Amino acid sequence: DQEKKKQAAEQSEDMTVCRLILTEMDKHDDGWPFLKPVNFKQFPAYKKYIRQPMDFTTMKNKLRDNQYKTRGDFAADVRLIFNNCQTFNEDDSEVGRAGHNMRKFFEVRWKQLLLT
Ligand SMILES: Cc1ncccc1N[C@@H]1CCC[C@@H]1S(C)(=O)=O
Repeated sequence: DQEKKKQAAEQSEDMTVCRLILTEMDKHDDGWPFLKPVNFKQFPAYKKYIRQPMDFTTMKNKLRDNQYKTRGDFAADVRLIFNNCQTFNEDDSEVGRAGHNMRKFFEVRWKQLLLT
């Protein structure tokens, strides 16, 4: 019915915003540590300490497969990436700093896009 159609339209608009911000993070100068899943061969301790790995490519696939039902689900995975980064990397390290920069970029952009 009418209400369902409206909700479906809003839902797909939400996912457009998610796709947009993910593309921007993918292209961001500081996004390089997060483009692909962490390499367990290179970082063997990672899968022991990080229960729920996440990265931009995995998120792109989840968006494509319609696995995010709300904007909130999407934002939770983004924050998971940067929380994992803080757990595993020193603040004063290349990857640690990139994580802080990317988190800031995301939170500012996320607010802007929610307001439009
Ligand atoms: C995000 C992260 N968090 C903890 C350890 C390592 C990494 N990223 C590495 C550094 C650059 C790319 C590799 S990667 C993603 O190829 O493993």
